[in-house]
Order: sequence, then structure tokens, then C-alpha cells
Amino acid sequence: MAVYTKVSLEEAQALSRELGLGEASALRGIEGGIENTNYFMSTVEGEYVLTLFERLSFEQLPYYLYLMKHLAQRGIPVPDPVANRDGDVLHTVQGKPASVVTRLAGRSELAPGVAHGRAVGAMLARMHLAGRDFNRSQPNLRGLAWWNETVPVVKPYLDPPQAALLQSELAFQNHVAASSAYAALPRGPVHADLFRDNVMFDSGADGQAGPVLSGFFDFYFAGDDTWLFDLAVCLNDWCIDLATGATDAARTAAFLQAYESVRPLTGPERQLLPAMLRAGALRFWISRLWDFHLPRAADMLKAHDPSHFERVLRERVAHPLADIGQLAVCA
Ligand SMILES: Nc1ncnc2c1ncn2[C@@H]1O[C@H](COP(=O)(O)OP(=O)(O)OP(=O)(O)O)[C@@H](O)[C@H]1O
Ligand SMILES: N[C@@H](CCO)C(=O)O
Repeated sequence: MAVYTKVSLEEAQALSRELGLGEASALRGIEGGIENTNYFMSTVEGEYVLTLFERLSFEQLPYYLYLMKHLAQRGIPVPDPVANRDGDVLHTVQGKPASVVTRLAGRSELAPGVAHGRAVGAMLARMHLAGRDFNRSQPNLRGLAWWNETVPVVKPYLDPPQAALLQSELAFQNHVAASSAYAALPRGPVHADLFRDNVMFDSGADGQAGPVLSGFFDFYFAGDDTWLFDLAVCLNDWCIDLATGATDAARTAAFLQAYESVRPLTGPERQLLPAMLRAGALRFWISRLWDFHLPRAADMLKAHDPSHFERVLRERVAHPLADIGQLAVCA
């Protein structure tokens, strides 16, 4: 259930008129999602998603919404926020920040194969390049500074071996972040949460071979960070066996090859990929522990299982990703 705030058709019609979308004819609450209130909205101009943000503030939202607009303008398939006559993409409904974005076709693929990873890998690289001239900045609010702040808060809930792993991995990541190789990593706006459930695929035209990626969405953990971190977050979700957390070599090789067909990795990126895969696992282990043990007041989160990313981290430490050249034979 993800309709926390009820919106009437009349309210939606007032907004759609203000945005030049004509009369809204239907409004349907969207059940998936946990953070925000989402509705599908049909107007004479097409299909849209109306979101009322239940947690993010008027100050934080412009970065995410203008990033989506910037990427959409450069041909990256992402929901395009609709602006009013003044060019504003952040609106107000019932006193809450709200947006209207274009609806992506298709649905998420929760059991992706090699071809899905290839499509996401290539589009991820295109998205990174398209973000280079984005003129706003906001740090990744779930980056190293947040990990350093949050580890002491969640550590008391862990048993001694878990606490030791969490602490030693955090120390390792602080060490990596202080290195010259890390300073040389290319950076820019990154999605930072591009899991299977944040990508859509459409069936495509008849006769089209392979899945057709119809869009990336849910940019509300985006921020300025290294492109390699974004890639690592993807590899940790798209290219592992969910039951064990183990790397799937064929899917990993295909994903990386597709990414590199658009933007080859630099030397420091190749060097730090194993460390960044650990960083990606650590980030989501911490956030899941935090959501699980410290639910927010009036909590809307159905916490994900933290032990999944503990397993992924242990796998990444025990079996660092083989040399990318070696992996290529798997693709
Ligand atoms: N632009 C879009 N086009 C098509 N479907 C969308 C779009 N935005 C959201 N959806 C649908 O709505 C569902 C909920 O959206 P989303 O995952 O962004 O939820 P949320 O509550 O905002 O965030 P979270 O997933 O972090 O809880 C998605 O799974 C997807 O099916
Ligand atoms: N993708 C996150 C949820 C927040 O978007 C997770 O799986 O922990």
C-alpha cells in the first residue's frame, strides 16, 4: 500500500490544468513502493505518475527532479518531471511536496538474465556521461560520512563477529577513500540505488530480439559520487545469486562489457572495483540495519533483510572480483 495521502480527482485535475496537461480523466493509487504516495494519472496528453513526497523536503527534492529532467532532455529513458509555466518541477499538493512525471512503459524484471544486465550496463554508462554537465550538486546523502555516523548507532544490535566485520570494513573504506587512486576516480551525479526494482523493461516491437529497457526510475537516493560506486551497487544486485550473495560470473562479465562498450573504465577504476563492490555491500548493509533496528516515528518502511548484504559483503571480501580480462571469457 503506497497511498498515505488521499488525493481527489478534482485536486489532480487542478494540478494537471496548471501544468498544461489538460483534463485528468482518471487517478489510480499505486500499490508498490513504501516511501511515497504514488498515483497513476491519465490526462488527454498521456499517462503520468503523481507523487506526494512523504519524507523528502522541499530543499532536497530539486536536485533529484532537475537531474531527471536533465537526463530526459539528453535521451536517457527516465521519468520526465512536468514543469509549470514558471519552469518549476516541484509542486505542492495538500501542503506536501509533489511531482508529476511521465509514466514509463513496461515492468521490472526481478529475475534478470545476461541480456537484461547488458541493457542496464550500457544505459548506466550513457547516464553517467549524460550527467556530466548537470549544474546542481548534492552529495550522496548515504555516502561515507553517513556510514561513519551510522555504524556506531547500529553496532550495538550486532553479535561480536558481525560487529567486528562492520567495524573493519568501515576502517578499510575510510582507508580507500583517502588513497590517491580514489581521488582519481571520475565522479558525477549517480543513481546510487539502481536495483532490479528500479528499472523497467518493455516487451518491445514484434520481432525485436532481447529485452527493451524502458527506463530507470526512483532517483531519490541520487547524489554526486564516483561512477564506480554506482556501477558496484548495480553489480551487487543485477549480477549476484540472491539466495547466496555469490557473484554470477557470466552476468557480471556481460554487464561490465556493456558498460565499457560505452565508457571504458580508467586504470584507477579497475584497481578499485573490488573495493567499491565491498563499499556497495557495506552501504546497504548499514542502511538495512538502520531501517530494521531503528524504525522512524510513524514508520512507513517495511524493512528489507539486512543479512542479505552481510552475505554479499562476506562474499566480496572472501572472493574479490577476478581480473576483468579473465571475466571476459565468461561473457
Ligand atoms: N515513472 C514511472 N513510470 C511507471 N511506473 C512508475 C513510475 N514511478 C513509479 N512507478 C511505479 O510505482 C511503483 C512505486 O514507485 P517507487 O518504487 O518509486 O515507490 P516509492 O514509494 O516512491 O519508493 P521506494 O521504492 O523507495 O519505496 C514502482 O514499483 C512502479 O511500479
Ligand atoms: N534498494 C534499497 C532500498 C531503498 O531504495 C535496498 O534494497 O536496501
